[in-house]
Amino acid sequence: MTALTDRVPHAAVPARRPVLTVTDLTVVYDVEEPVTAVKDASLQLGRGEILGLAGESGCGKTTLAYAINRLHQPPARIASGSVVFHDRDGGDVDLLGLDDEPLRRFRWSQLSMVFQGAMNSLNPVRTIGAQLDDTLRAHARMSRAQRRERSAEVLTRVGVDPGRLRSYPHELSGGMRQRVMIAMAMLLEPQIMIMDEPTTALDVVVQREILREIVRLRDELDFAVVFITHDLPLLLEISDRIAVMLAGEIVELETAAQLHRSPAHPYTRRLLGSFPSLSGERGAFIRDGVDPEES
Ligand SMILES: Nc1ncnc2c1ncn2[C@@H]1O[C@H](COP(=O)(O)OP(=O)(O)OP(=O)(O)O)[C@@H](O)[C@H]1O
Repeated sequence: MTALTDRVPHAAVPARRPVLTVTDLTVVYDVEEPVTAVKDASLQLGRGEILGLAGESGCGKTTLAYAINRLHQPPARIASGSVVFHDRDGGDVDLLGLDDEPLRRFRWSQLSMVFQGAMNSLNPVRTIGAQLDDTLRAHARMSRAQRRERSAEVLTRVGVDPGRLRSYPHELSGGMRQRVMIAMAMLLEPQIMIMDEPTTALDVVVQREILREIVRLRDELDFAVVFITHDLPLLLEISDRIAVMLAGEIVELETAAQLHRSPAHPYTRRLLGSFPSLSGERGAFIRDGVDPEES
């Protein structure tokens, strides 16, 4: 038994082999009155698992996600803790100890991120194809033909016509651009994708379509996802387990079904109660591929 399993309820440990272990991670913003945005956060992410991270605005979700991938910027500082990646080949990588170059290689290829509003980070003067190609050239040894083929393949996977490789970002809708960002995150077949409110800026129908796509791709390709949002009903639909954050701490980590059925922490109960849709009978889950509106 690891120290983690001794201290937390049993669903804190994924049902499958772990791909990432975060232990007692504390992140502080060193401003005049320092803010401890993440306090002793511990979680394990299973291979191919969708782990939801819920909590109200300001509870530290984004800070935690950035720190895991060391994308945090000053004044944020990791005060203590560890983040270990368990490679599919069996080796462990201490992410907080990696030098810049191995860290750069690690990002995208093993762990990629999709941010809220990521669609606006596409370069407006370069085609989608050129931007996918840049990432492949920087990280993978492939011929030009192989790169083109891979770019077309990932676009197809996220439901965008590969003919769009020749398009500029402004020629695509918001939903399509966000899909392109998800394609970009999948390009190098990472073992983990962290998605921070990836669909919040989109309308509900497009959001639902993209989420269904993410769940389907996960089923097909078996990458693990940390999915961050304040939208608990949505997390209940797509997640295997859910971690609930309150004021920088993970106060509950349970399977989605268990958390919905009998939330243990008072804050989780309050959070569930604040979504009227959760008090009635839930519609069919996204993962079943059934649209509640149609059923
Ligand atoms: N640059 C900063 N300087 C000081 N404090 C910060 C900074 N960025 C974030 N914080 C504080 O850290 C805490 C956690 O913020 P964070 O953005 O991680 O929360 P969040 O749960 O992701 O919120 P949201 O859902 O609104 O994105 C908040 O109290 C916030 O005020």
